[in-house]
Amino acid sequence: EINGHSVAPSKRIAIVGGGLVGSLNACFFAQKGFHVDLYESRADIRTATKVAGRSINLALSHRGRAALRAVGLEGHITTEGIPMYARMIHDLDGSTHAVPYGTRPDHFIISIDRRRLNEVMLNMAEKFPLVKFHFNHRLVKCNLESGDMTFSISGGATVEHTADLVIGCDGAHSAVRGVMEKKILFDFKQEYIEHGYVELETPADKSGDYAMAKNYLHIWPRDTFMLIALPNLDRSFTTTLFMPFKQFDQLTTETAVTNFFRATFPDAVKLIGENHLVKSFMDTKPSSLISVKCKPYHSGRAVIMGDAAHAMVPFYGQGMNAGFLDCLMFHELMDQYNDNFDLVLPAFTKMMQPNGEAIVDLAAYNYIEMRHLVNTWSYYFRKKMDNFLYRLMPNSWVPRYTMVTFTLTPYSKCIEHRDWQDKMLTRAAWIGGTTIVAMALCAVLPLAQMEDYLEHSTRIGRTFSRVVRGTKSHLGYSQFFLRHAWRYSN
Ligand SMILES: Cc1cc2nc3c(=O)[nH]c(=O)nc-3n(C[C@H](O)[C@H](O)[C@H](O)COP(=O)(O)OP(=O)(O)OC[C@H]3O[C@@H](n4cnc5c(N)ncnc54)[C@H](O)[C@@H]3O)c2cc1C
Ligand SMILES: Cc1cnn(-c2ccc(OCc3ccccc3)c(C(=O)O)c2)c1-c1ccc(Cl)c(F)c1
Repeated sequence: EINGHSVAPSKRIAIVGGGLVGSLNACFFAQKGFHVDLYESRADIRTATKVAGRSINLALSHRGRAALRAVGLEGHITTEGIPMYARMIHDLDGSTHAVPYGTRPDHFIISIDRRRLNEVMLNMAEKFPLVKFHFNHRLVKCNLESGDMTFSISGGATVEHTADLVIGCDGAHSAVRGVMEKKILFDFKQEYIEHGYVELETPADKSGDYAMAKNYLHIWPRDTFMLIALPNLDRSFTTTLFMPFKQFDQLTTETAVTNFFRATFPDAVKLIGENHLVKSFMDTKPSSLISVKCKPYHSGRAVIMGDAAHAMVPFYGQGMNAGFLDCLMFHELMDQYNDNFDLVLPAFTKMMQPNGEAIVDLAAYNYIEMRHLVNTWSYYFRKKMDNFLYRLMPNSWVPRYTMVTFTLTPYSKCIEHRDWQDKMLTRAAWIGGTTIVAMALCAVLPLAQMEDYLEHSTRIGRTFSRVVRGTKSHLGYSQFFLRHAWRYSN
């Protein structure tokens, strides 16, 4: 009996990867009384001086919060998370426009410190006597059927371990998934995007206060370049620049960097401080961004979760949230199937693989939308319209971002909703467009000529549809353009 839970038979769980998802999984399994061995290739981040990380803080939203709540970490979120009630859009002239994230009181996202969250979860799991951490252990081999694993440890030596269940939480370049990829019927796809990112810091101002409004997700949408800033507890902002690598490659001198930022993000230059900006920019190599989709998520007695199963580009702020949701759903299935791994693993793939694939696609779609069709004005207009329609028809027009971020609607349903919304917008655009043309013609043409016009236009219409049929792909593009142009242009 441990903490009111009946102690599971001495089933040994191996968690490969002690990042955000691995450490949350350790909490779940520990609380159920399992034997847990967590293997992490890096050193213990709790004692390391500097941790090379991907993003210093992250946006936590409903899906991730539900998982943290399930292991009793809601308190951590409340004390250490910083709510962001709206996006603050920064214009080129330095003016800012806020658009609230939602009409509901709980519609806000939370800026959370990655390292602190990781440490808190490791500390929570380590309290359990049956949990053991093995840092500086990199998985190099794994037999998915027997659960036998080989780890390389410092000094080039290797050690062997075995487990009843192997959980691959080892990130986008997962070694566990690497073994699965050799199996027949295992599908795998990865894609690097042309954008990279660097993280800068916007320090507190001279009075020691936040340099910008605190409870906002600050966004500088500049078509192909995007800058965002999320608040930290030390009153700084972690400021991330997303930009194509080919542009990074052109910014090789301090002058080029200064000129670029002055031209593109003039207000940010003042807030970050020009010297600090140039120095940290020149000292940082841009990191890459990758999407990974695969199927199934299990093989033999191994299962993968988090970025190992569905790494996505960060343009939805959902990667960690999706990985945390994997943990929550896996443990709900464990309860449902009474810890029978032979039933839980296939059920996990069946339930979560379509959703993992959907959020990877949704994030990629956002990347395209935000890159191609977004500057300050169109971003602002799009968000104002989303909120207006949502208030008007709360049950039918739920903005995609709201559905993904503030509900537990399966990601696969959010993608269906996206296609429906896009269809409605396209139809509305055609109706809106033709109505405006007809009204304009009525205003300038006497009625008699209108009949001629209609006669001609049907003939023109027939010709046009013949031409259109011949250039289907052209229509596809123009529809895409129309769909988006209508949203942002009129
Ligand atoms: C710029 C950026 C911004 C982001 N912003 C957000 C955001 O706002 N909100 C959000 O929800 N998500 C965000 N994400 C995504 C989020 O960071 C990831 O989804 C999340 O970190 C995935 O956690 P994970 O534990 O699955 O993988 P990881 O965090 O990658 O952890 C994997 C762990 O496994 C270890 N490991 C790797 N290989 C091995 C091996 N062979 N043996 C042993 N250990 C191994 C690694 O050292 C690491 O500790 C962002 C990502 C980026 C890059
Ligand atoms: C870290 C985090 C948490 N959420 N979001 C996020 C993502 C997308 C959004 O809109 C998509 C859209 C805007 C305009 C037009 C179409 C789609 C919004 C929003 O609604 O403001 C917020 C991010 C984020 C991450 C990276 C970049 Cl580059 C970025 F800008 C924001």
